[in-house]
Amino acid sequence: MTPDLMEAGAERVARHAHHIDQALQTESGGRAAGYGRHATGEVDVTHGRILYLEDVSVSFDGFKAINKLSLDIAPGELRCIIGPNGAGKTTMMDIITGKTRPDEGTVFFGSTIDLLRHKEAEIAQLGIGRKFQKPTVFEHLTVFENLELALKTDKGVKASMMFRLDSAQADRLAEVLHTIHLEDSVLRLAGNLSHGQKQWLEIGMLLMQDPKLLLLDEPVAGMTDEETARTAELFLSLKGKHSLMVVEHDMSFIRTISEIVTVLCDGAVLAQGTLDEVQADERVIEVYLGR
Ligand SMILES: Nc1ncnc2c1ncn2[C@@H]1O[C@H](COP(=O)(O)OP(=O)(O)OP(=O)(O)O)[C@@H](O)[C@H]1O
Repeated sequence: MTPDLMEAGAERVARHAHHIDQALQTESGGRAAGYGRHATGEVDVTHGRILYLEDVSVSFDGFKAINKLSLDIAPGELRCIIGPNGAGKTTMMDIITGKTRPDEGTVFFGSTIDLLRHKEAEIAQLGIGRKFQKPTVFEHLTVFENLELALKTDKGVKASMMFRLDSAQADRLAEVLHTIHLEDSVLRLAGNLSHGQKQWLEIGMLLMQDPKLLLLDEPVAGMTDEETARTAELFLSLKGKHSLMVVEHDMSFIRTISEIVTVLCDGAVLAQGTLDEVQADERVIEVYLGR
């Protein structure tokens, strides 16, 4: 993106500062709490794990949604999670992000950060970004404004109007725009984007904070085949720089992006391996693939 475009975008942001303020206060549904925060410090991955769960359990009204779940993810890994409805995939992400507290077990980010000691907002700040299935971009703001918003703290109108990207932030924004393939749409309103573009924009908003671990829940649901293919490219480009945990039901998408696939069932790991390995597993066929 050229400096002119960057400036044009910044001016637009200032003009619409009240929209941003409203968005932060009324539309985010608490979502803004996850933005305006930047991963601080390094995560200790000397033991080769960015995420580590051991014997995690949680019950809802006596029903064990997660049942002695253990799994770990390597730094830079792109891990795919599959499993039948009700397997506990969303609940697992809720536990990692601090939305749900497990009854027992261990959840570590790197070797030293005990996630169970942190609140949801702190976990976002530590560098774990989460993308829910439905895109929740700010529709009446431009692509630029949405990305810029991801850098803001929960400031008032005046502070938003005064906000200017510094050069490092401007570089980051340009890099993210390139990564999510929305360079040509920088001044378009998010509400006018396609479903796939909205999903990429939301991923871009997470990337503005340079998360170490990204949790992505059914990212290609509702996408066209072309959008799905571009999303696969996007995830493959993020792998290595970030660690990714992707929950998805779309097997052809999983085939394109996956290395190790973890199959969850009844709140625990049923099988793990390459997609070919888990697809050949009789237990997996019975509970999931053979449906
Ligand atoms: N807050 C809650 N209260 C009661 N039961 C819950 C709660 N959250 C999840 N559950 C139950 O826990 C089980 C696991 O749900 P979860 O949403 O984690 O599964 P999932 O694998 O994400 O399923 P899907 O593929 O349908 O999204 C389900 O039986 C669900 O009904």
